[in-house]
Amino acid sequence: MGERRFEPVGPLRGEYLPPADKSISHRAALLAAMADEPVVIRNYLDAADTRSTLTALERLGAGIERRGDELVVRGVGLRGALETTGGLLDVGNSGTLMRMLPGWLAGQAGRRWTIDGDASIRRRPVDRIAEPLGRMGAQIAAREGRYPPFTVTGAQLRGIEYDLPVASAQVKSCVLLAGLLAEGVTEVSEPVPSRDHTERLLVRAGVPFERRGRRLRVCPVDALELEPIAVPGDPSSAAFVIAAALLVPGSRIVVRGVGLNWTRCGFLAIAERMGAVIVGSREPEGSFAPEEPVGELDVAAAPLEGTTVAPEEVPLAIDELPLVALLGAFADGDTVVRGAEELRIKESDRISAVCENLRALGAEIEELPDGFVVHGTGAPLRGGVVDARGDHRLAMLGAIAGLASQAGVVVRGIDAAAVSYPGFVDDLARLTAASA
Ligand SMILES: O=C(O)C1=C[C@@H](OP(=O)(O)O)[C@@H](O)[C@H](O)C1
Ligand SMILES: C=C(OP(=O)(O)O)C(=O)O
Repeated sequence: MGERRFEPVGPLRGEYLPPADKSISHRAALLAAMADEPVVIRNYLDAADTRSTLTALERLGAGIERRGDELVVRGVGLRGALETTGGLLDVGNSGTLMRMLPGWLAGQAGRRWTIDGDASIRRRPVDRIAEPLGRMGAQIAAREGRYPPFTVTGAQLRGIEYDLPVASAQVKSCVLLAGLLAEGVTEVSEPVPSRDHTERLLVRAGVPFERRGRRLRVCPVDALELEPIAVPGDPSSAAFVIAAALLVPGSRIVVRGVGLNWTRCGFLAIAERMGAVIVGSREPEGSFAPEEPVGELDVAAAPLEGTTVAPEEVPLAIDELPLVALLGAFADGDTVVRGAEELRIKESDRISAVCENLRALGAEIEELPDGFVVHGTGAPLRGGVVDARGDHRLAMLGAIAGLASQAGVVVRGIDAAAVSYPGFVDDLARLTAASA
């Protein structure tokens, strides 16, 4: 477990190109593996989670070839071509892979796989996918009825109408993928919108798909057809560097090639409400176009004020909520996040981990069952030690806290950043080098 110290620095300056989007990379590879013809993916994220996806797809018979910054995926087709029945599929640390892949496997009648992952994944529930997939006709048998390892036994599925009990893009995607192989129509309703990358890619793949408000409808198809997919920069990874630019006085960075899908822009809206000035046009709320919007953001440091995050903003900023707590600790006044109990079942319990770690750095923060309240003083945090608990987002949170702190932060377990953002430490070093 690597330990690294992040010292207070001078301003962040220059152009910044975030790493490729993790959510879109997983989906692009998965849908490509389900296609009959080879699919080219440009700018596929090279990180631990998205490598787990490629390894799992190779085990299922897909061919993966790297050509410079392109990946060519030779798929096995939607049904019947998965010859590796009985195999163990290792999802590593990736909740997205663990919950999306069974949507496909569930439709492979008479075949069975076991899915497992690392210690963190073994604490993350799969009953949320077992329930709808079971109703569609597949069998999911999980440890204690809820946790990995679990087996997926495929069947001839039937379409269902499913009201998602939580706003989860992973569960939504799983049911939609299963719908491609089901008899009849599959309908999924979400309580509030969550990231919609799967839906956009399904449209691009020629799937009969309809979206009416929060109700999504998919019909079965014989084959998926995909033109080359270009993966945009990841707004969630970029959010860490944007937070550093907002907190370190005098900073000004231009973020290029970043995904600006409105279902991923919640953090930007929350930060702006706190006083951040972020220039760059984003996709209007409610938009739905097959192509993922990509653009540029100009970010400068600013004094911040506390804010209250609305419940419907939570899924649109779910992986950035730890950063909202950090901004709140530097802001003037209270920052409140409620309705975010999902954070407790991420790579770590991100509510208690964020509260304990930020408190250790000098923040005044109260833990709530479904969120937190930060009492900001408008002054920088003192500093200290952050324990990443094997969670990439916590490792990066600690690093950003260190750059903006008075006395620096030691991050225990900084290596975890490689799950989504292997170049994180180097990018920070480059952006701060000009002022060092
Ligand atoms: O679909 C996705 O790519 C993701 C959905 C979110 O999880 P939930 O679906 O559990 O909310 C998010 O936290 C995760 O990092 C990626
Ligand atoms: C929760 C995350 O990912 P996953 O659910 O795929 O492990 C994340 O990237 O913050």
